[in-house]
This record gives sequence, C-alpha cells and structure tokens, in this order.
Amino acid sequence: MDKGWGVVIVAAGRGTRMGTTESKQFLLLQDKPVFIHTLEVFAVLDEIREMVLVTGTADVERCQDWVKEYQLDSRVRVIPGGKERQHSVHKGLEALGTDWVLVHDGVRPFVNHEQIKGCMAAAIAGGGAAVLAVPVKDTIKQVNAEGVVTATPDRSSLWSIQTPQAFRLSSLLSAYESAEQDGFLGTDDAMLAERQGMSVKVVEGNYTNIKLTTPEDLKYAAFLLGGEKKR
Ligand SMILES: Nc1ccn([C@@H]2O[C@H](COP(=O)(O)OP(=O)(O)OP(=O)(O)O)[C@@H](O)[C@H]2O)c(=O)n1
Ligand SMILES: C[C@](O)(CO)[C@H](O)COP(=O)(O)O
Repeated sequence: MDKGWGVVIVAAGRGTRMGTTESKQFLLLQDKPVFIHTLEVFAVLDEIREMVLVTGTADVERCQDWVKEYQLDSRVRVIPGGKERQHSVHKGLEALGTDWVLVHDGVRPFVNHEQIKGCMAAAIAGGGAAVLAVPVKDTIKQVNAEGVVTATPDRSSLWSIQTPQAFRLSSLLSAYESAEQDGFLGTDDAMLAERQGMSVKVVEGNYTNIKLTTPEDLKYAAFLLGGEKKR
C-alpha cells in the first residue's frame, strides 16, 4: 500500500544573519509567527499524510502551544532538532513513516501549492528526487581570497536552489546516514542525494519563494503578505 507523502519543516535554526533577539521563524508577520504561515500552506494539502515540525529543544513546548492555537495539532507533530540544519532534517526524516518526503525551510512562508505539487510530481516522474529553483538573474563571478575575479561561470546553467525538496524517503534517509558516516555537511538536502549518484530534477519555481535570511527580507515579506491580503 502506498504510504503517501510526509513533510519535514525545519525551524530549529538561530537566525544569526537576521540579527534579531527572537529567532526569525518566531517573528510575527501580520500577527502570526513565520513558521505558522509556512505550516498552513502544507496543512491543507490532501496528498500529505504526516507533518513534522523540527524546532530547537527549548522551543518545542511553545511551538506545540502555537500549533494548537492555530488548530494544526491534529496534523503537526513537533520534535527537537540538532546543531546544523542537516541534523534537524535527519531527525525529521527518522520521525516519518511515509514513502515520500518533502523537506522545507520553516522560514520560506511564501511557497504555494502549484510549486509544491510540481515538485512532488517531478520526483515521482523522474529519478525520485526534485527541487524547486529559479535561474540566477545576476552575472556570477568566482572571486579569490584577495578579492580578485578568477572565473565567470556560464549563467545559463546556474540556478538558485529553494525548498521544498522532494525525495523517496528511504533513499534520502540512506543519503543522510552515509553523509553522517563520512562527516559530510551539506547546505541542502539534494547535495546529500547527489553524492549518492541520485539524479535530482530541477523544477522552476518562483522568485517570491524567498528564505527569510537577513533583515531586508522581512520588509519584502511584509510587502508580499500585503499583496496576498488584497487578492
Ligand atoms: N540547526 C538548524 C539550523 C537551521 N535550521 C532551519 O533551516 C532553515 C534554513 O536555515 P537558515 O536560513 O540558514 O537558518 P538559520 O540557521 O536559523 O540562520 P543563520 O544561518 O543566519 O543562523 C531554517 O528554517 C532554520 O530554522 C534547523 O532546523 N536547524
Ligand atoms: C536549503 C536552502 O534553503 C536552499 O537554498 C539553503 O541552503 C538553507 O541554508 P543556507 O545556510 O541559507 O544556505
């Protein structure tokens, strides 16, 4: 029997680049914590059977309270994460019992259903792995430690990688176990799958699926939410 899709939403980071006292996933956007906006996008999708929110050990209780307040408690389990994003994702994967998994950053609240479903479909149709991404808009330069340009890679093959990232759960778990054994630390989930030789399909997403990383992202997020309200 097909055990369907699970989602791991990671929200156990410290948000050092945001520079706020409160971790960025708990900042309020229109009076609602950022990670709740994110959970709400996934929670209404029928395809999703299990949802796990991974957060800091000290934040598990207050996240459970928020999840209850926004009536997501029948859909979302809250578990403690780890030191790096990769450790948090790994714990989330181990908590799932589905065949497929979407991994998503708790601080990417503007992902939409079309993008999520596109990513799921591409993973199933292709080699079992797919990521959302957008083509880079700028010319990218490789620069050495002295601040001198060493190369200008061909922009037509460069993409900015986003989440969600979709995988067959058993394959991603093996990739995570192998990375841990080898002491390999990646910045996204696909990197771990790539080193196992898996083919990762890129699905063109949307430039508004931003990750809240630095303070100016909050202003853009408020602008995007204002637009959503008017629709
Ligand atoms: N140990 C960690 C680190 C990160 N994350 C999550 O991974 C996502 C993307 O990471 P990033 O934007 O780098 O978040 P932070 O690590 O919080 O930010 P920074 O690097 O600025 O400290 C975020 O939702 C973050 O909460 C996580 O669950 N566990
Ligand atoms: C997974 C990710 O969102 C893909 O863009 C990203 O890599 C997360 O972490 P980072 O530390 O901001 O690179």
